[in-house]
Amino acid sequence: MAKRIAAFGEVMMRLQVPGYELLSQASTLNYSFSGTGVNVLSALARFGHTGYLVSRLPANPLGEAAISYIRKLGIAEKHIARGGNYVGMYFLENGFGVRPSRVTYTNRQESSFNTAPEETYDFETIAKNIDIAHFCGIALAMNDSVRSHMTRFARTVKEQGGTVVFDCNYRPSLWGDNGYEKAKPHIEDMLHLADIVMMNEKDAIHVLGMKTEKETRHEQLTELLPAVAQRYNIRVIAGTHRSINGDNTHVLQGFMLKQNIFTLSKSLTFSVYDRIGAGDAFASGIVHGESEQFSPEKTVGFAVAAGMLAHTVVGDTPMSSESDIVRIMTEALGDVER
Ligand SMILES: Nc1ncnc2c1ncn2[C@@H]1O[C@H](COP(=O)(O)OP(=O)(O)O)[C@@H](O)[C@H]1O
Ligand SMILES: O=C(O)C[C@@H](O)[C@H](O)C(=O)COP(=O)(O)O
Repeated sequence: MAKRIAAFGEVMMRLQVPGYELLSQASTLNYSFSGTGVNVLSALARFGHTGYLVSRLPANPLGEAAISYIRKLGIAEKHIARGGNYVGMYFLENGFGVRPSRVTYTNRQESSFNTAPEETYDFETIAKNIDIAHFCGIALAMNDSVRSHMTRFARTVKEQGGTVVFDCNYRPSLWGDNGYEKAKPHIEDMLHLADIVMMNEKDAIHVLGMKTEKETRHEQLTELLPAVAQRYNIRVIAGTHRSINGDNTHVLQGFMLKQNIFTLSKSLTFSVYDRIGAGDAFASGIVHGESEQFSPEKTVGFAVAAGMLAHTVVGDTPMSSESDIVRIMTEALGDVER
C-alpha cells in the first residue's frame, strides 16, 4: 500500500569534478543537489509513495535552485522551512582504477539545516500525517541541535504509531577524532527508537563496540546483528556487503534480518558509473518491500537490484522505477532498447 513518508535531512549541493581530474587539476565543476533524505524520497516517489522532505533551506536563489530540483523529483516541499544563509556542499572527485573516489565536505555546520533554531519544525503535525519517517547517521554527526530535532521527531512519530527508519551511515570524516566514542551514544538513541535499521557488522563492531571472535564478515554479521536487534528491539535490520574486483567491477550482496531469520540476496556483479547514493537506493528498496509486505526474499532482492541500478545513473539520486528494478531482477542484460 502506498505510504506517506517523511525524511529528515539536509539538502547538499554536490560539486563534481568532471571526468577523472582531481580538484587540483580541474577548472570547472558540475553541480547537482543531493542528501540522503532527497535520495530516499526520490526512490520512494518512483515506487508510488508520497515523500515529504523535512529540512531547511535559505530563502535565496540557492535555496530556490535546490527546491526546483526536489520538486522535479516528485518530493513534496511543504515541510521545508526557509531561513539561514547557506546550503551544505561537498566536492566529489571520481576515482579511476586503483584510485578511489573522494568526497570532501566543506563548512557544513553553517548551512541552513544545521543552524535551524529549536522550534523550526512542527513535528507534531508532520507526525500525525505520515506513516514512516526516515533518519540518517549523517545528520546525527552534525551538532547537538540537529540531534535534538532528530530524537524529538522520531519520538513523536513513535507516539503517533508511525514507523521509524534509521540508516547508520557512519562517515568517519564527519565524526572526526575519537569518532566512534562520540557517535555511539547518539547512534544508540536512534537505535532505541527505530523499527527498521540499515547497518552492517562494521557499525556493530566499531560504533557499538560489540565483540566477536569470528573472522569472516559474514560470520561476524550473523553473530552480531541478532544481538543488536534484541538489545535495541529492532524489527528489521538490513544492509549490504560490497567487494571490489581487480577489474573495478563491484559485487554487492544484500541481507535482511527479520524475526531472527537472515535472508541473503544473490551476489550481484556490475560495473560502476556513479557509486554515491547506492546505499540510499538499497534502503528505499527495503522500506518499499516492508510497506508492500513483500516476502523477505523479494524485499532484499528488490533492494539490492535497486542499489545496483543506482550505480549506473549519474548523480546521487536514484531514478529507477519499480518496473526497471523488477526487470533487472528477472531478465538478462540486453543490448540497446529501441
Ligand atoms: N569506518 C566505518 N566504521 C564503522 N561503520 C562503517 C564505516 N564505514 C562504513 N560503515 C558502515 O557500513 C555500512 C555501509 O557503508 P556505506 O559507506 O554507507 O556503504 P553503502 O553506500 O554501500 O551503504 C553503513 O551502515 C555504515 O555506517
Ligand atoms: O552528505 C549527505 O548528506 C549525503 C550525501 O553525501 C550522499 O548522498 C551520500 O552520502 C549517499 O550515501 P550512500 O547512498 O550510502 O552512498
